[in-house]
Amino acid sequence: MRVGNVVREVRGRYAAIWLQSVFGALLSLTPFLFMMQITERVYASRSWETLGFLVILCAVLVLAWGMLDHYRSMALSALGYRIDNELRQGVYDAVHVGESPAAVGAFSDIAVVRQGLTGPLVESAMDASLSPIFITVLFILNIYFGLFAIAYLLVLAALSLWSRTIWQSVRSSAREDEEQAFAFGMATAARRDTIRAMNILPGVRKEWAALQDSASQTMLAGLARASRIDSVIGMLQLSQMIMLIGIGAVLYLNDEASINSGFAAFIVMIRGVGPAVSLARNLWTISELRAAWGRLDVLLADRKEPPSAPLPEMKGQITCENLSYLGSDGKVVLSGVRFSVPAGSVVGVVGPSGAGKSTLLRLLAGAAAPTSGSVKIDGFPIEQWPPSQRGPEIGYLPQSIDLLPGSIWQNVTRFAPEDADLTRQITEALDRAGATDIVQARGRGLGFRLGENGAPLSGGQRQRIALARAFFGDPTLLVLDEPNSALDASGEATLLKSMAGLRERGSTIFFSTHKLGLLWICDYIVVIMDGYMHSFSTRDDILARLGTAGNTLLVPATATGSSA
Ligand SMILES: Nc1ncnc2c1ncn2[C@@H]1O[C@H](COP(=O)(O)OP(=O)(O)OP(=O)(O)O)[C@@H](O)[C@H]1O
Repeated sequence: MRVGNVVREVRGRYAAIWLQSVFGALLSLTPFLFMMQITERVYASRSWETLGFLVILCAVLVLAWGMLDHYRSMALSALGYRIDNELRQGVYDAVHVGESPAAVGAFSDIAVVRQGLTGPLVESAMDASLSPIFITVLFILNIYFGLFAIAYLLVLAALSLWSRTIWQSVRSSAREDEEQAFAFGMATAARRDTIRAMNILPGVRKEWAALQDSASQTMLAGLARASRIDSVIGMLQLSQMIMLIGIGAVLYLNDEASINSGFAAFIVMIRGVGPAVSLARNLWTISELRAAWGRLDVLLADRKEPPSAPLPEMKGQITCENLSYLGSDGKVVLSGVRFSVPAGSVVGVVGPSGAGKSTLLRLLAGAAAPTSGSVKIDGFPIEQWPPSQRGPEIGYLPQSIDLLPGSIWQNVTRFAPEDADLTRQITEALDRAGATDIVQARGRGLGFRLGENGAPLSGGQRQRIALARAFFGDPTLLVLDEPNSALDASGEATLLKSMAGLRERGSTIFFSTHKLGLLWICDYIVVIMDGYMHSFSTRDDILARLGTAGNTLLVPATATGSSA
């Protein structure tokens, strides 16, 4: 749902909150009325009863104002969280479905939109809706009070905008350095073991400090300019009373106004015109709100609704049609990949480091979309499969493992609902991945929580749990990126046995490897070289060709301990 739609849905609430603001603004004049009544009635009549009555009346009015103010704040906060909730899920999905890593910034954009639509800007705008009436009252008191109010408002608005413009430009120049410094600090903190072991700390600290210093210098320079203007604004606010009472005194001395006119004008100004002043001071947030709103709309509009019409049961016949993928730098990562394999095939993907194997596997798993060409499953382009049908039928092991923060149960079951009875599937998946002992060791159990990318498990253990996640639910298509890279000989033997079992059940399996040992199970082999499909043929044909050409691509089976 776009931001505009959310705002349209809640506009009725704004009307109710505005009404509260109007009553609040009227009630906020209580001190003014009290002062006028004391001067006119109590001083003249010297009546204790009138004084008592006025005090009680004003106390009730002030109490009513306090209650209205409280309810309005609560209503605005509730509205803010409603807007937040309406946007959050769509944004979360859009961030995960989209390709741009910068989209993560959308989470802070939601906070900016919430604050912009329900924060001080809106509060002061609502409070200021009666300001024209108060300015008229000032004109009625005396034309000079009215003119002063308008001049004061204009000067303050101009100064505030000026100061904020400086701040904005300084912040945006410092932001890149700040973000880089922050990301660098987070990345080094997460790798502190390596830093400690090799004493890389002095070097990384220097790098981080240079980024941080550059951000601080830019901020300091801007701070000096902006704070001069802020000080002038502060002086003007401080002098407001002096100026109004001074004008009142001049008018009194010229017999043009009563003795209290300056005080009265000051109170009207504070309670009635004050919100307009604070609106003027908050106007700068509009540009932030508009920018965040625009970014969210682009993100949400880019998000295509996933297909929902179910396709026939997946068999696993895979076709790559002229598949190409350009990297974020616009350069070719993979180009012209075309082949077709029947359901139930096991396909090895080999090639030198950086050739494009992982990229091909990402496209086959639907983890990334090709720049051109298509991956078809059973003749249907992969993106035509509804996610709810495709997801359970695909088991993907990325090279980076990518275990998620959560329990082993959640990781293996792919965050299935907690009450689901999945004992049999989990047990099977863990057995196939040779991961049962990992769960049983050290009293861990399935509820054991994993930290960032599977910490504190060892590399081989993480790979096995991630394999169990890939095997979970007997997927029709398995895409395994170097599934044996961190496995010992027994792990590799278990993996081979599991792949053989899954093939017997009809699963299609793609895997990449640098080791010969795993390739004996293949029906076909794809060779990727420098981003292009060098060859695609049956296992025996490719292995014979590699043998003739002198194998430099694969680590011989004896080196891994696997039997050929
Ligand atoms: N999104 C991207 N943007 C820019 N470059 C990319 C992108 N994805 C991959 N590359 C580059 O494309 C090349 C192929 O990467 P890929 O991970 O597919 O290689 P690989 O064959 O799996 O290598 P390895 O055997 O070392 O894992 C690398 O040089 C990589 O840096």
